[in-house]
Amino acid sequence: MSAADVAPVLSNSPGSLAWHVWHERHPALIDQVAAAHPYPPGHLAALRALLAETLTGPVRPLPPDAADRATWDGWGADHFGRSWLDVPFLWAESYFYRRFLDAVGYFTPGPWSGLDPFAFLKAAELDSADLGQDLDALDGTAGLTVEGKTRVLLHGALWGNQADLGFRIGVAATSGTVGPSAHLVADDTTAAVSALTTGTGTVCLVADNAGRELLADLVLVDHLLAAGLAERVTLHLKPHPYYVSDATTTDLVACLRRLAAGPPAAAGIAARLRTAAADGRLDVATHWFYCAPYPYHRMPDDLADTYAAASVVVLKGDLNYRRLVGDCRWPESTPFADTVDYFPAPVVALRTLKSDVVVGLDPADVAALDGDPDAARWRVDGRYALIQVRP
Ligand SMILES: O=P(O)(O)OC[C@H]1O[C@](O)(CO)[C@@H](O)[C@@H]1O
Repeated sequence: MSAADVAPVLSNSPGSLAWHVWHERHPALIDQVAAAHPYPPGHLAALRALLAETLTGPVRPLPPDAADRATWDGWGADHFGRSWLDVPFLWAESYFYRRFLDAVGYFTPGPWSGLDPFAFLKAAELDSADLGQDLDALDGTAGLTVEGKTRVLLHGALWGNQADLGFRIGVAATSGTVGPSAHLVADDTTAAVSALTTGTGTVCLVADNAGRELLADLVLVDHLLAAGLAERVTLHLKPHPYYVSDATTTDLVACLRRLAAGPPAAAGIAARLRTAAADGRLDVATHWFYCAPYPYHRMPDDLADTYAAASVVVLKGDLNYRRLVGDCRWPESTPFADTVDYFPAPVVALRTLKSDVVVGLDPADVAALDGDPDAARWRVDGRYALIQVRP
């Protein structure tokens, strides 16, 4: 069975996560972004019109003068004119963010050009008071073996994915805290550590969110380089703001500044990463496909070639997972390897669960979670996570 044989996730089922995203999360997001900027009436009206369109209107194309109008005309040919809730959720949410940037003049020459509408949320996270304590904890990894440290920092990068600003908008805080040893519904840690410690070639890390998650990713990247576990790391970032908190190059710079501000272990990481960037061992990359509305099955040849040249590709986060396996109603017991057989390199998926798509689970575990009143929203509330590897 391939992703093409399985029904895609749509948004038209009241009570579903996708329904919640359109009816709760996006209205709250638009209110927050509007309140945080001195936008002119036209921007505010465009945001309100976008929201109304997504809830009650048909999907409309980009304005005629948009530079990527022709591209989206092709990508949207099957969807324009239909309800946003009836077209694939993956396509619709991606297009929503493209339209959001249009509404606030991100791509339009003028005073708002290039201003990330979500920057204030990302900055608040980097400024949060408890971040210093998290960075202090880096001292605790100093005495670990290389393998032990790889394990700890891999889990740090995994749970860093819980810190997703878009995910938190319009949702009551999730109850309780989680730790790396709890709530892993699939745990290929050993295979992931082994894939990351070959010591040769390029590790390709496809980042997800800015802020805490990217900080944790950078700590892992530094370790891979400093311990000689990778010759080179390529950090793949989004070409422009997306899904609220997705990391761009601007966010990378902000994270490096935050690390450099200390404590000392963090400042050391920032200094080593700058050196690695300067001598080419840390490379920053992006690709238009990262903001395209499709699963990785449709990745262009040049991106596939980039992945194929890597010793391993680490894909971070929920959206990358949906794109990797296909955003469709897979039976949970579908083997992970079967869903990624097309992927051109060894792949490690690190993801906290924030949407309904999941594969590679033991049916007994699924039944236990479904029957556990404390885990009522285990598929979507970000308290559970998985590490899955296809060597
Ligand atoms: O930042 P992440 O981990 O990719 O999560 C974003 C996820 O949030 C959602 O917007 C809904 O939870 C999904 O559409 C998306 O998969």
